[in-house]
Amino acid sequence: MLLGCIGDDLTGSSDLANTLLKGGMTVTQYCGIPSGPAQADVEAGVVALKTRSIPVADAVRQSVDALEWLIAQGCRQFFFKYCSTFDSTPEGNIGPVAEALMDRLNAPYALVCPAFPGAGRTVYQGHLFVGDRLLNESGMENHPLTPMTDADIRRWLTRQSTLPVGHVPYSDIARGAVVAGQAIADAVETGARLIVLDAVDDIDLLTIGAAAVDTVLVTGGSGIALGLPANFRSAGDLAERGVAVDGVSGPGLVLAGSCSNATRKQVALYRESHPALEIDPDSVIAGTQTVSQAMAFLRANWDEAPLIFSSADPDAVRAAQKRHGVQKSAEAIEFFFAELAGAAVDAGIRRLVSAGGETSGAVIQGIGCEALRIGPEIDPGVPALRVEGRELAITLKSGNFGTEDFFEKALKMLAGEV
Ligand SMILES: Nc1ncnc2c1ncn2[C@@H]1O[C@H](COP(=O)(O)OP(=O)(O)OP(=O)(O)O)[C@@H](O)[C@H]1O
Ligand SMILES: O=C(O)[C@@H](O)C(=O)CO
Repeated sequence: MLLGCIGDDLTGSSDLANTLLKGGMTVTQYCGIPSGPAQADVEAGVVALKTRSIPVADAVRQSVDALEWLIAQGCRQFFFKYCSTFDSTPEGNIGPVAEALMDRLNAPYALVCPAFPGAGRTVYQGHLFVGDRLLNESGMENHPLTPMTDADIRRWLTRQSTLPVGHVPYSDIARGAVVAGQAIADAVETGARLIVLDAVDDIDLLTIGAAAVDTVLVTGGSGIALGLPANFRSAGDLAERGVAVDGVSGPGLVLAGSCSNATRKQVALYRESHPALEIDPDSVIAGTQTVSQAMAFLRANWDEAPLIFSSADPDAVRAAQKRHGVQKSAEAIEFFFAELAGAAVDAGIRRLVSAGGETSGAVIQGIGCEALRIGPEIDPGVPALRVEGRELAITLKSGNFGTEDFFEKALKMLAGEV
């Protein structure tokens, strides 16, 4: 294994795996830290954790454990994947996890770049944009677990970390890998250890990738991984296998626990033409809406690829959180989706679409799965996936990714109908 990656959620990890596969690497996504060694042909291993919204100390411990496993696989470079909208709180977890990984790796510095221009996320003057809006005006300020109320990544990171934060502006990145590399070295020289990089286009990410050839720890969204496979290729280390993954036919199901803008639009469109069941946090917590009821709904609509969703608008989410607390409402819904996904797959669901990072973490826990093979890309950042060793195709969609007709399109691609 050449490149060892740690993802802080399941959807983000498949986003990264997708980028590395497109870059020509042989990639496997692991659901949690594997119990044994990786297969010998894996060039990039992505250990998908569910650490984005858990207490800092737990996130640090799990991430360092994942790093130990990746070191044992012989990786030469390491990647910490978080969200392209930098989802975190002022306490963490991005800064503390990056710090702990740097400590273990003895890394003098780490690069920090959430940009993913293909999905509209760019960094300019240290500020993160979603399309033409600053992050804190993009809808992300309403996120149920990690409301992003400041677009200045340098300031947000400084709140989370004890390490000095530096910045390499677009004017240096735009001048190519040599100048960008020198600007990174200059920032390190002046004492910076976490270095935020501007990037507004894929070409900037390729520049950064080239400049990062000897960087031990790269952190960011999947975008900053764009340029990394080329370094291994230039060194003659890639086998260039070109992996093919077959589709799976059989009953389909869509589970949506994301309350992000894009998912809510996808839910609204899909339910116009498919049976849909809404999961309500009050009823789940009160025990009046149960997984058995949801399974009865699924069985009644077995051949129509039904949708089961809790996606709600920000006012409804806030009201539920006020009544029950943020963690309790999130956990109740996640637990519900975990149990439901397990029961649905046991009952014979063969194509599963899951929307939302935390939700997908719960879904994966529910169906139980060690490793995923990466298939064709459905929409930017969202690949089709095959559960290793099973007749089950899934996709784990980040909350804000995908076109409005994503669910329909995904079910077709999971069946191999491209
Ligand atoms: N109706 C609801 N009320 C309150 N909380 C909800 C509701 N529906 C879902 N949630 C919780 O909101 C959180 C949504 O996070 P999730 O990561 O799944 O989506 P996302 O943040 O949009 O996706 P991503 O992390 O991929 O961008 C989950 O913890 C989920 O359980
Ligand atoms: O980077 C992104 O936006 C996604 O891969 C993600 O992590 C959302 O959960």
